[in-house]
Amino acid sequence: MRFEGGTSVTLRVEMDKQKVTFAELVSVIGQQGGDIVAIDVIRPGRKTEIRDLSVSVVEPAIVDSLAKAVQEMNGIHLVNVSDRTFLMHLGGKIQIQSKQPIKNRDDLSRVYTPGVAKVCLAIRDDINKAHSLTIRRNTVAVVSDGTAVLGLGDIGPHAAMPVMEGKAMLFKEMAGVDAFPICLDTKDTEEIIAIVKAIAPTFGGINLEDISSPRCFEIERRLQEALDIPVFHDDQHGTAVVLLAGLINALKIVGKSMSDIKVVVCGIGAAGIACSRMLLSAGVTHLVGVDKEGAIHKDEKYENEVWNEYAAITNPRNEKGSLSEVIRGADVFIGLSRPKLLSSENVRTMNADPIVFAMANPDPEITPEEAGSYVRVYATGRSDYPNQLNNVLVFPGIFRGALDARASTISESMKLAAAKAIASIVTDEELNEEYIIPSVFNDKVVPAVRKAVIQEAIHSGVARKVPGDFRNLD
Ligand SMILES: NC(=O)C1=CN([C@@H]2O[C@H](COP(=O)(O)OP(=O)(O)OC[C@H]3O[C@@H](n4cnc5c(N)ncnc54)[C@H](O)[C@@H]3O)[C@@H](O)[C@H]2O)C=CC1
Ligand SMILES: CC(=O)C(=O)O
Ligand SMILES: [Mg+2]
Repeated sequence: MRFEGGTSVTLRVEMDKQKVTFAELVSVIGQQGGDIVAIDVIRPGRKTEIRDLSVSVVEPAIVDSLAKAVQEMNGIHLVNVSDRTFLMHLGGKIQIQSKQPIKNRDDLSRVYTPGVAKVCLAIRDDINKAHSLTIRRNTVAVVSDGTAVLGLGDIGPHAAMPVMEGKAMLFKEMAGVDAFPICLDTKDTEEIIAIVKAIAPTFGGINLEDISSPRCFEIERRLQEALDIPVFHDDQHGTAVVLLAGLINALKIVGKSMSDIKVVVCGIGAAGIACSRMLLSAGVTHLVGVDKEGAIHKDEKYENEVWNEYAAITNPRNEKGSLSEVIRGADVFIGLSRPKLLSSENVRTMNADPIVFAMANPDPEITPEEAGSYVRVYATGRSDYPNQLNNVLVFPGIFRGALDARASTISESMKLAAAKAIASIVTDEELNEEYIIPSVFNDKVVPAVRKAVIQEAIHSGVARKVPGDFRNLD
């Protein structure tokens, strides 16, 4: 497997055309391992010219030496080196746009006062009209307190915002859902619940994101009880759905069944607990969870009450010890913890045809290079390796379906249906070790998840509306 992402930088260069040619500059960049992928002329001129060069480099470490070589060229002044990733974040990544222009007094008097008043009163008289006459119909809040942002931990609400904006972009780009990032400057469970309850009238759904365990469980449960719109902690359920989809297909490759495998889940936090529960309901019986202090077992009384409940339903042989100990003989490793916790030696002690899903972000528990040829099926949460097991395959389609059916909740059966729908996109002919899960860019994913979610919402009675394309269907 190859790391295909690399780094892109933008070099702003001022060239003295009497001293240097563009071809010479291209040649130096090439010699230093850079690949020019785009050129913008910022200020043309007869004698001097300023250009922005977007340069892709395979190894981020070479950016400094490349910049130095360019800077040292006669006739070149290196004005600036910008990381394209940072450039894509300048001023934030999303914005609000009006659906209609306000061109005259008549428009103004309809979208705003006085016309708007009769719409307000219509909603006052029938609150259900908020779904058809306001943004509530298509808008989801992406709410975080910044305490478990990717695998970066408690980095605070300001630093969490780029991830939440990113989630909002994905909602829109993938499924047309308008999502609004909301980062809260509080870690207090009661306060978070109160705030989300208070803002709920604006939204058709609440996507909780990167809120650390165990607070996330109570926050989600209490909000689900209090609100009549879907409240979905993405790190729990989005991850569990994509994991199950990946495992259904990986097991076909190795010819094993859910009931026969030993699964080790590393990182018994929000994602690890939800993924474990999903696997148990899919038929896995031999599942061992491992956190910082080793395997979670029944002989220990944990301060974290959620772990006591976890111990009661997992680890049937009451195995104890570190990851290195319990991974022996395992068929599947699922990492939802931190980078570099699984060694190639650990993988060598697993059962034949090991499946390793190293899903920690931004860096996995073990890289494909380290896992090497010992692993039969390998997947990560990242976009630059094959088999991206990331909840982005789930949350856009799940919310698309839930909003379209005006579902009051996202139930277990809706999640299971979504997992099966994602898995089924990869046909038996296509299935192979490096293709167990459809790409995030596969345009069948969102429609398939939406359809499965709506069907199940109607079937289980949580749909409050039957979308047009589902009417008159058997
Ligand atoms: N690929 C994907 O779609 C997703 C990946 N993740 C990743 O999973 C990881 C965990 O995320 P959350 O569950 O939301 O966070 P969390 O904070 O709720 O849970 C993390 C757990 O890992 C445990 N942990 C830390 N060091 C450990 C060690 N040395 N050995 C074993 N366990 C250890 C922590 O004690 C904690 O229980 C993050 O890296 C996150 O990026 C989370 C959600 C989706
Ligand atoms: C993908 C995701 O939600 C996470 O790593 O937290
Ligand atoms: Mg997350």
